[in-house]
Amino acid sequence: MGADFVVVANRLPVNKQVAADGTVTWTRAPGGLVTALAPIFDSQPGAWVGWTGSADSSDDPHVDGIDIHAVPLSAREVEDYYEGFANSTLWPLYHDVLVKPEYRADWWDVYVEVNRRFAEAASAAAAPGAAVWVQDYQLQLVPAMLRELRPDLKIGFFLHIPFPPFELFSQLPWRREILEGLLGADLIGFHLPGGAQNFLTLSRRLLGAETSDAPVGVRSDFGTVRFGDRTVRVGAFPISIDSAGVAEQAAAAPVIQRAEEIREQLGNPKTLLLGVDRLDYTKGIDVRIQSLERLFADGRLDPADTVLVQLASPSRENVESYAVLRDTVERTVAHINGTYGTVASPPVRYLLQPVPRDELLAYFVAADVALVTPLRDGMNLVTKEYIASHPDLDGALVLSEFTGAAMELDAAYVMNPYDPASTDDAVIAAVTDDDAERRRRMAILRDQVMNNDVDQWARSFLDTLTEE
Ligand SMILES: Nc1ncnc2c1ncn2[C@@H]1O[C@H](COP(=O)(O)OP(=O)(O)O)[C@@H](O)[C@H]1O
Ligand SMILES: O=P(O)(O)OC[C@H]1O[C@H](O[C@H]2O[C@H](CO)[C@@H](O)[C@H](O)[C@H]2O)[C@H](O)[C@@H](O)[C@@H]1O
Repeated sequence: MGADFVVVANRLPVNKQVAADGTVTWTRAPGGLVTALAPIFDSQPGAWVGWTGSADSSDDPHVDGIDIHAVPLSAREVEDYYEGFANSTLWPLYHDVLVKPEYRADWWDVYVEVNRRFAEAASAAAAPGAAVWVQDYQLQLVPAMLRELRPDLKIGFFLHIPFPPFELFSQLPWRREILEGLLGADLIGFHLPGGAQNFLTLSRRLLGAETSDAPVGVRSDFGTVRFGDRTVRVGAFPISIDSAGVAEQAAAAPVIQRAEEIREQLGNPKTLLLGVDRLDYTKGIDVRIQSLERLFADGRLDPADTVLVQLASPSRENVESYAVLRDTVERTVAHINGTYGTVASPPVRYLLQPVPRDELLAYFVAADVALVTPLRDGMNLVTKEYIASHPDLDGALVLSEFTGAAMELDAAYVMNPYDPASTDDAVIAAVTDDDAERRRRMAILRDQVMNNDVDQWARSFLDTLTEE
């Protein structure tokens, strides 16, 4: 039989709980893609193909409303496909080679093998004529592999990270294979028109395909690539959050109360700065901490009445560049606290752990300024979560121009993370501008985030995929 709608993603949207007596229960993971797609799963039988996140696991998760198809990965496959080709080759290459990508044929071979396993699982899960939506850089070969198995399907692909220009992408020894893999889709989505434009240029220059010339718009003016006897559409669909849901959760009395408590626990500082990220070298955590240090040293901020809370969640810990970043961040935090703090009040509070959702929202509510300073980021949802958490228009956002979010959110205090003066000036303006200016900016940001939510993202992509 199979499902009429199938999502294929590296990770399954499930959480595992093991009770004291060993009983295992599975729940839908909150947030992200699964929230975006909930209305679609509620309206038709849907399946999700993905990995549980554990190596060598025979877990077979079940949750309400989604037919889960677990794709097993061995420990060696996790090393070569996930930590290797996905996160030590593609991730740094697609993020401006911030770290040198490693090109290893043995990793590539495993990437091909694992992509084939995902394609086979998707083929088994899909009903005749189903819409299948493949997600992200871990699975770029799946569209073509799946088309070969199931030419009856409508296949969409969405890339959640930046898509690099010709000059960078061409480094990849398997550049043609990746492009051909993606071109198995009927519709290929990027966050930004620039990513779509890069894809068109690459298809033309590396594959000799005929491509459209007109500029790609946001959710409109799609580009085309003529490939074999098919025409593939290429578009820009900036992802968002469940804006109303986040706003409602952030306005709940216990969250507001907890926000007040957090400020009190921090000694009621005049200015509370906040950073929230996976511990990833793309996120510019070091950029903001080094800026804070300069601002203290130059006397532009007073360490006695300024606190930075940096919430970091551990990520890809077996990859060397992530361990190096962790060392740098932790050394800099210790240096600032040692130099500018007192025993009672260190100016930087750093947590390396995922924080429960309500607690995270309380931090968003409590913060005077959010610091979002990536060197490169596909979108950055933290930005949108912070904005949705400030219905009273208090708060200010410092935002790197190298995030996808900056395209839509240019009313933020936009900065260039490669330019220390630009970074420092943006932080100071966000902290010291008068209320009227901060509110003026926040009103524009809120309009954008509240009117463009993740439901619109999913529907605009799927409507484009399934329209005749
Ligand atoms: N320390 C943390 N605790 C809890 N959630 C976190 C933490 N750090 C990040 N998150 C959440 O993870 C998501 C990160 O999404 P995004 O900013 O788009 O970056 P990425 O997907 O690259 O990690 C957001 O929903 C954010 O709230
Ligand atoms: O699965 P992990 O290796 O633990 O990594 C987490 C996710 O990180 C990346 O997120 C991206 O998607 C966000 C939503 O579109 C976007 O805002 C952000 O800029 C991207 O970095 C990755 O693309 C996902 O596949 C990972 O699951």
